[in-house]
Amino acid sequence: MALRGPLFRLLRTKFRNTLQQSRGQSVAVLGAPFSRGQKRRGVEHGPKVIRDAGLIDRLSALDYSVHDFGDLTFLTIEEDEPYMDVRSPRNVGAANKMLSGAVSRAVGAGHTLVMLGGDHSLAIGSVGGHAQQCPDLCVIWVDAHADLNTPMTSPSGNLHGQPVSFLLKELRDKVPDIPGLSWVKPVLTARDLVYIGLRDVDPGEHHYLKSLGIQYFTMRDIDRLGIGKVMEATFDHLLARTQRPIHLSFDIDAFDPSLAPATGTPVIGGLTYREGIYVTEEIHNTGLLSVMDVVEVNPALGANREAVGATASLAVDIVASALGQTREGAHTSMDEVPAVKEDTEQLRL
Ligand SMILES: NC(=[NH2+])NCCC[C@H](N)C(=O)O
Ligand SMILES: [Mn+2]
Ligand SMILES: [Mn+2]
Repeated sequence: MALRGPLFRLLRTKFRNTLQQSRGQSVAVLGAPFSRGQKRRGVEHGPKVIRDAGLIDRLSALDYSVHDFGDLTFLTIEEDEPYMDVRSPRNVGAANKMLSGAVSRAVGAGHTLVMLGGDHSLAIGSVGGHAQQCPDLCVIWVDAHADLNTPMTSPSGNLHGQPVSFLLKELRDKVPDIPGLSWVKPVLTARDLVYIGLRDVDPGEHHYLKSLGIQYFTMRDIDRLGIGKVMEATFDHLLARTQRPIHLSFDIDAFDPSLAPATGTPVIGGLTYREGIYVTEEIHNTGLLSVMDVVEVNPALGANREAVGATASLAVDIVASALGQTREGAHTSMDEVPAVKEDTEQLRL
């Protein structure tokens, strides 16, 4: 008799969690302080505020060996005229080239990598570098936006609204050669990608979502199905045939702006805290997370210090949860239990 059903799934999940924790995996953290994929300055300070909100300690507490690679240093290219309305193409191209090399090296060295942005144009380099090591990867894109405009369909000229068009093989002929970006090779097919959280999709993006048959779950789908079914369908779509590395590209604006106010393109009606954490918990439970981007945290845009702190803490929470922090609690070894008990007893005495 084949073991199936909820009990099997529960056991499998627990077994995997135990395995992963006991292996003492290593997590690498890499900051990418870059903002030229959009017009609002400040998002380049994302890595700093996310670190200041306690990221490294939280990951160390999860029993990982944490390697903080610090922040990349992006040199500004002064002469960078827009090309067909696309802004800062040479700076975006150069930053992503550097990022893609760094991501590839970190993954190649065996780390699970957390990339802290920066704006979402960085996914070009992050997914591209990841794919150099893991050509069979799949992408879960959690975002209010599809970031699927081509330079021709973009209403804003901002490259943070376009990275997916540069990554998709099916759009190769729709994306013109742009100065600074001609080195980018598409690494994904439409089948390798699932969107979660969409609620602000431009007409050109909607056209490509439909015509390429991309699997996506809007906020309406989450309302209708519940986040549990959405995650099941996501994994069915991406992993039913083969287990393969997951690239999670998490734009903080997927969350409702009441939870993540410090971001450049907030859209009302987003993920609740519990939905967002459920997404990352489920991704952890697959045991397949390989690279995670956390992008679009912009401390210059919070109304006050609390708003910025809340957004940065939320970013830390989703990273911790994607890497195995659970709401049910966990223990790594039985030796730790008596130690805690002794302390309590001493206190009582
Ligand atoms: N990564 C983001 N926050 N992207 C917002 C994109 C907004 C809009 N769709 C555009 O292309 O300009
Ligand atoms: Mn977005
Ligand atoms: Mn985005």
